[in-house]
Amino acid sequence: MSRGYYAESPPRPLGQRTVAGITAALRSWLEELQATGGYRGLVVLHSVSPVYAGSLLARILRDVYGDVLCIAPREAREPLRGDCSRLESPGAIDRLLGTENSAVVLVVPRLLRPNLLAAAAETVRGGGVVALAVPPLGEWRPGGDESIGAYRRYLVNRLGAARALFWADYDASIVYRQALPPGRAQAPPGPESYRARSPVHRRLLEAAATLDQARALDEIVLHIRRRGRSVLVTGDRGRGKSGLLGLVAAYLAASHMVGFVPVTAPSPGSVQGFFRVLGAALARLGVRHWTMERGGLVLGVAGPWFHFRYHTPDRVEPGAFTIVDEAAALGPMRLRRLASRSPRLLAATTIHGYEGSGRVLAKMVEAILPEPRLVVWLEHPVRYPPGDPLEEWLYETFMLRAEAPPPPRWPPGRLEALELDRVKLADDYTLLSRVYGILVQAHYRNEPDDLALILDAPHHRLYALLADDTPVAVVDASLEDWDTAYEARIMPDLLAQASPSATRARGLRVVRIAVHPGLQRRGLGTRLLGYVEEQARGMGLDWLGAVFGQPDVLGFWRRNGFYVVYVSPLPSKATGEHNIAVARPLSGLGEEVVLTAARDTLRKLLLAGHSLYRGLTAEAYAAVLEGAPELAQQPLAGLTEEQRHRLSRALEGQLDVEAVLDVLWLLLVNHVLASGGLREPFEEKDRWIVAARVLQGKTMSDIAAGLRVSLQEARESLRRVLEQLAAMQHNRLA
Ligand SMILES: CC(=O)SCCNC(=O)CCNC(=O)[C@H](O)C(C)(C)COP(=O)(O)OP(=O)(O)OC[C@H]1O[C@@H](n2cnc3c(N)ncnc32)[C@H](O)[C@@H]1OP(=O)(O)O
Ligand SMILES: Nc1ncnc2c1ncn2[C@@H]1O[C@H](COP(=O)(O)OP(=O)(O)OP(=O)(O)O)[C@@H](O)[C@H]1O
Repeated sequence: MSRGYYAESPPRPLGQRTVAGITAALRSWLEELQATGGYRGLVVLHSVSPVYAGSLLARILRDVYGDVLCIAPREAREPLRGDCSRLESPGAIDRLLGTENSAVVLVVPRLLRPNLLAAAAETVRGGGVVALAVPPLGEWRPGGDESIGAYRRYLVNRLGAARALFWADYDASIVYRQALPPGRAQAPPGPESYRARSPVHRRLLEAAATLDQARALDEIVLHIRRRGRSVLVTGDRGRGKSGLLGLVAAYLAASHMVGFVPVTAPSPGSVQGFFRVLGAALARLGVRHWTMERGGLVLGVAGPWFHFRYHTPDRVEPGAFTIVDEAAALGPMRLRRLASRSPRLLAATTIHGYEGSGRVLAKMVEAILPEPRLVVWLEHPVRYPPGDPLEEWLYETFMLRAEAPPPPRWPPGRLEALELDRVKLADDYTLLSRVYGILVQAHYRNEPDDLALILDAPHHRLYALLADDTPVAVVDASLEDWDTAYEARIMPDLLAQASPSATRARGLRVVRIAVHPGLQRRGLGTRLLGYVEEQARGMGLDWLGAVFGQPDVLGFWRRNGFYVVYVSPLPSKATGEHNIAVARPLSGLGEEVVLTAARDTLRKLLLAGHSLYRGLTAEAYAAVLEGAPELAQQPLAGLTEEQRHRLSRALEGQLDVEAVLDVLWLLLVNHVLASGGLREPFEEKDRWIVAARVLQGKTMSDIAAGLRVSLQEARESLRRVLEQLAAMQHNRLA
């Protein structure tokens, strides 16, 4: 929802005070904030010395709250040491996410990463504040020295919309803005009055933090007792989802329903809340238990007959019950594997949150969990009241609830592609939220940093297709060449693996492309991509490229003339998917670079299918092998006399196909090399099966289970392909 934001620079000061007046004003604002009964707020203090401002803020906040966590870069930490109850570096935020603080001071002399701000706020309990110590407004560059200034402009606009804010310049003694929400915060209803339908222990029910959590616990216990296979707990961050899993785990342990229970999540930090609540609930129920810790983190809770133990997602082996926190962050591949092998699964996932989430992802998680499945939604935040102004500001500012807007009237009167002016976009919240709402679907994981990057990164460009002025398709793209900073340079390095000329080539990488979900498959993506290509040609670039994880969109890129130029042998830690890079040449040099890389990739995919690319699903592997006639190249040596003999016996039915897999391998590899890819005339399913068995070396039983076909069907596929390849070879020789 957009509120009364206003165009930037400079905000009208509320008034000039003395330096002492600023601190007094801040103290009385903090008092008023506390009097709201639990709302949290934001403090922004500008100063030529952010370190000095940070230490001042730390002293005031420590005075008011008793504790304050300071987060500051290395060079700023020493002067702050005496003023903070805890001092950490910005890199430690992941570790801090499980902690609770009354106040957090962020000293940010340069880049203000939205992820850091959002995560810091996540650790603040009701009534507390996040305070930023930053340079004077005129010099403030939260997007970094290279930024185009759009993110700064946007932030300043958004500060104008914050409902609980103290914003001042300490040196100039100016208060820019001071705001507090009217009325008192209402605590969410507690579990006391809830009447359970399941046989859940009363004491356990009363360990719930909110009525919501108690109700969900009751529903889950009922579901489990009725032999439900999976449970998904969803909601925004800080709703007590992990805590609820802890309560359910305590129920399972206390009822002697479990022995060894594997617990997984992207990092051990994410399950601290789970273990904390589990331990507290077991204590409440009088169940003897102990905890296993390493490096200050709890990694397990065990008792005489049960053991809940954390494992990293790549190591976890399913148990009779498996617990998965932050399930979406495991990625679809890993989650699917886990779900198919776990008799019963308890999972939680954030719908909108700070470290990569979104509705697309939550839907994906839901679809993967086996039936009978129960989905419960937790509405109320645990640590602060509903309607908290700091949470609202963060969610609105970093568009954490971004969703595609309602689609415009169709067909539209006018359809126009253009490059968006990002500085202007910073002043137009409605347009920006529509653009972003479309764009977030191109990616499973969206985080606050993404918005800043799209708005502000100097090498990014933003394109949109407008239907009667409403965005219906969006592209975020990044200019890349050999001079691009290493961290931001992706395609040039991938292309240069095979093609030395890639160091001379310049291109545009489509970081994300998305079409309004209600308007896909009508040519809009193709049309906008065409416009982006025109722009890239206009800039004299050599290639247009993209890198992505979902192999199912490969069809779109192929239809638009893109070649696969790289496939990552390692799955992404975050999603378990293998990144695929595609490119389309735009110049003579581009043609040389892209086709060289594409031919080499095809050969590598074929010859290292059983080693580097064995981890790809059969479907994904066959999809990247599809190639194009232009990629045809020199085949390997032909069959020996003996191989030919075996082949003819196999074709006569006297030998099993497994006895001629080496022959099938050679025929297949030579066919793919000579024709530039694995396509027709083979049926799609035959391609998956033959690629997985012959090139990736997977077992027939793994293939049958993965593709949901019978062993018989898989064997018939192999035989069919063998016959087709032998016939093709025969025709060539004849
Ligand atoms: C770098 C990245 O961002 S990769 C991620 C891409 N984005 C997403 O996955 C977000 C969700 N999807 C979308 O936004 C859109 O569907 C896009 C961008 C993938 C494609 O745009 P659309 O307008 O839907 O596609 P368009 O109509 O132009 O498709 C042209 C052809 O490409 C192929 N194609 C399009 N989408 C797909 C797909 N998801 N899978 C396979 N083939 C596809 C089809 O052959 C299609 O022709 P057809 O509809 O006649 O069969
Ligand atoms: N029943 C409970 N009793 C005590 N504390 C709880 C309970 N449930 C949750 N909490 C605490 O409230 C805070 C937020 O809860 P939790 O971490 O479960 O939320 P979440 O919805 O899983 O959010 P996130 O997505 O941030 O993990 C945590 O500090 C957690 O320990």
